[in-house]
Amino acid sequence: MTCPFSRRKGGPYTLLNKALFLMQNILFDLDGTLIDHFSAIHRGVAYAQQKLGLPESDYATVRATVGGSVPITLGKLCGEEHVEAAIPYFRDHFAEIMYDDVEIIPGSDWLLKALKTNGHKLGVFTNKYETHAAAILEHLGLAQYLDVIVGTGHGHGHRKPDPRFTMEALERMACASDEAAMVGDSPYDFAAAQAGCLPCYLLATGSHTAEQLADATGSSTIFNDLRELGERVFSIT
Ligand SMILES: O=C(O)COP(=O)(O)O
Repeated sequence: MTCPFSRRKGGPYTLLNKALFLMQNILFDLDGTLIDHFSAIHRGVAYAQQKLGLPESDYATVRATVGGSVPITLGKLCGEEHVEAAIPYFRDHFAEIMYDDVEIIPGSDWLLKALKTNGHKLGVFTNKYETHAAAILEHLGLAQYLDVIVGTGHGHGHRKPDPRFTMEALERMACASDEAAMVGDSPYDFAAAQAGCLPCYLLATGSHTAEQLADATGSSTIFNDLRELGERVFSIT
């Protein structure tokens, strides 16, 4: 694979255990990685389905589907022919309820704070609408650790795993691919990292179990949670 965003001669770094100083910049996925927002997302999807007279998806189905952005999730759960009609119902209802059902995933605060203290530059790289992501991160007190929040909804339609979206995230972090790493919970995150030649650390705290992540991605860097990741990869105790 060639890496279009590398600053270094000799091609991309492909080793997942590359030295920490090469991972000065860390991009975190949001849903299922730093926050648990699945209940509100489920309510938003069910509201759109009700409004359109469609059968309602249950919580487990919605949870397992999240990760590709609202249009992708709605397409899978409502049917492609209903996506355009479902989006405004979801978006408007979600904006009303998004502070009701949201929790920090254990270890988020601890890891972001420690990495920031250790001098890392931190970003959120999410398929969530950027306005929603920024508002929620502020609400939860996590925005203070983040240098950049990159999300969807800018009109260009880019989303993980589109390589253009990974490039946008790296540009906004002002770093090259061989100076960064990605942390996420879904195959979308893994593919987005691959699209930018970033090492990717996966967590079994979101839409997929560790086994499902291994099956879907073949990754060998899958962790049970953020604490295990922080201790084993970043030597934070
Ligand atoms: O809104 C989504 O589909 C998921 O967003 P994420 O990229 O933070 O997992």
